[in-house]
Amino acid sequence: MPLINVIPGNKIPTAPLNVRMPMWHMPGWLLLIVWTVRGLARLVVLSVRYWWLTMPVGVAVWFRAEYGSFVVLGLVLVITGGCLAWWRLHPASWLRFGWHPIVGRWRRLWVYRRRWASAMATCGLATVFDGDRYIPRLGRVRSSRYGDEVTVRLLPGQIPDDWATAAPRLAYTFRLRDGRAYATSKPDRVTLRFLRRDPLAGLIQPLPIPAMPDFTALPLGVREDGETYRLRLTGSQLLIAGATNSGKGSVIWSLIRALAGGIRSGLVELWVFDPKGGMELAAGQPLFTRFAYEDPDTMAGVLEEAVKRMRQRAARLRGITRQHIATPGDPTIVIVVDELAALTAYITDRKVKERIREALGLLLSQGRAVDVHVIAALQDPRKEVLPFRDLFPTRIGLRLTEKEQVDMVLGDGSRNRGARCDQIPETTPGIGYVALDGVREPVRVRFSYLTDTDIAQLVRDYARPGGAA
Ligand SMILES: Nc1ncnc2c1ncn2[C@@H]1O[C@H](COP(=O)(O)OP(=O)(O)OP(=O)(O)O)[C@@H](O)[C@H]1O
Repeated sequence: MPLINVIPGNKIPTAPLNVRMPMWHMPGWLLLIVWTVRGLARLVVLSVRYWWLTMPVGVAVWFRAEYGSFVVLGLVLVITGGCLAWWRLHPASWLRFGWHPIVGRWRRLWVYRRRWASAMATCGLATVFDGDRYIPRLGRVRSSRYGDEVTVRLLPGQIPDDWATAAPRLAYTFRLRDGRAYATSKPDRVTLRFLRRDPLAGLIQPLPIPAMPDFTALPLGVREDGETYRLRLTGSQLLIAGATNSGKGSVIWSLIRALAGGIRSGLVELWVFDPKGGMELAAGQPLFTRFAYEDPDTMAGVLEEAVKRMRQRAARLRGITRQHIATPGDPTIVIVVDELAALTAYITDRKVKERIREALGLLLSQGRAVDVHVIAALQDPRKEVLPFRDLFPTRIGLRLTEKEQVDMVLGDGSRNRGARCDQIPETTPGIGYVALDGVREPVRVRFSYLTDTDIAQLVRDYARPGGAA
C-alpha cells in the first residue's frame, strides 16, 4: 500500500470484477485458485463488516442443524416477545438502544451503501486522481424517528459548504424529503441530516412559562431535532423577517409568553409598537408598559423616551458595573416593533421619519449593554427598507419570497448552508431558520402558536402590576 498521495476515499474499480489477464503467463487452474481465494477473503471481510446480519443468521443456521426448526422458531418468538415487552415497558430506551440502531444499520446498507457510488458521482462529489476514481467514504448512519444522520469522510479538496450545496440533491437521490450538511468537530468529516418525516409539521403548542425569564435561553419553539429552541437575548437585538402570513406574530407572542413571568413581577417592561394600527398586539395591552399604535409622531415620542431611559441608565451604571441587573425599580426593557418598515420607510413626514431613525439607531447600537433590547418584525428585508440590519446580532428568517432575501436576513452564505426560507411552504406558518451559538449552519425551528384563548389566559395570569398601559 502506498504511503504517499493516499486519497482517503473509496477507489472505484473500472469493472465490478477484474478479469484482465495478467501480462505474464499463468495457467488457468492457478488463476482460478487466485480468484477463489480473493472471493473468499472478500466474503470474510463482508461477513465481519455486517456481523449484525451474518451473526444472527449463522446462529439460526447452527441451531437448526443442532436442535431442529422448532427450536429456532421458539427462539425467534422469545426474542420478538422480549423486544415487544421492552417497547411496552420503556419505549424511550427501546427506541434509543434497540430499534433505532437496527434501523440505522439497515438503512446504511439498503438505502445509502447500495446507491452510494452512483449518488456521489451524479451529485458531483466524486473525484479523479492519477487516473483513478474515488468517492467519499460513507461512515456511520444514525436513525431517529424523523430522519437519518449520515457521517461522511471528506475527500481532499472538499469543504462542508460543497456538501451543503449538494445536500438537497442527495436527499432526492436517496428518495428523501430534505437534506442538509453540517460541519463537525473533526475537520475531515461532515454530517448529513436527511428528513424522512417532518417533526415540525404539526402545530407547536404554547410552551411552559418560566417563573423568571432566563434571558440567555427564552423558550420559543421546537427545533428540527425535537429540542426546545431557546433564544439568547442577553446582549443582543432580534430581527424577525418573513413574508406576509409567515408567522411573525407567533414569534412575537411566543417571546412575550416566555417573558411573562418577568412582566408580572415587574422585572421586565414591554414597550410595544404596532404601526399597523394595533390589530396584532392589542390583545396583550395589560402586559405592556407602553403601547403605541396611532400616529407616527406619538411613536417617535415614545421611542425618544426609551432613548432617554437608556441614557439615564447608562450614566448611572458607568464606572460601577458592566452588567445591568434587573430590579422592579430598574427593569429590563424590551421594545417590540411589529412591522419595522412602517416606522423606518413608509412614513411620509420626513422630520418624524428622521426622529424615528435616530432613536432606533441609538437604541439598537447602545441598548444591548444596558439591558434595553429591540425585537423588530419586518416583511421586506431589502437594504433601503432596513438601514439598521447590521445592528441586529440575532436574526430569524421565516418564509421569504425570494432566495436573495435569505442571505440579506441571515447573513452571507446562509442559504447555501441550508437556510432555505424561500422554500418554506405557505401551509406551514411559524417555521423559520435561526442561527445557534457555535453552530455554523442555520437550524430549522417552528415557533409555538398562541390562539386568542391562550393570549387571553396569558393576559389574565401575567398582567403587569400597575395595570394596563
Ligand atoms: N407558529 C404557527 N403555527 C401554526 N400556525 C401559525 C403559526 N404562526 C402563524 N400561524 C398561522 O398563520 C397565520 C398568519 O400568521 P401571522 O399573522 O403571525 O403572520 P405574520 O407574518 O405576522 O403576517 P403579517 O405580516 O400579515 O402580519 C395566523 O393566522 C395563523 O393561523
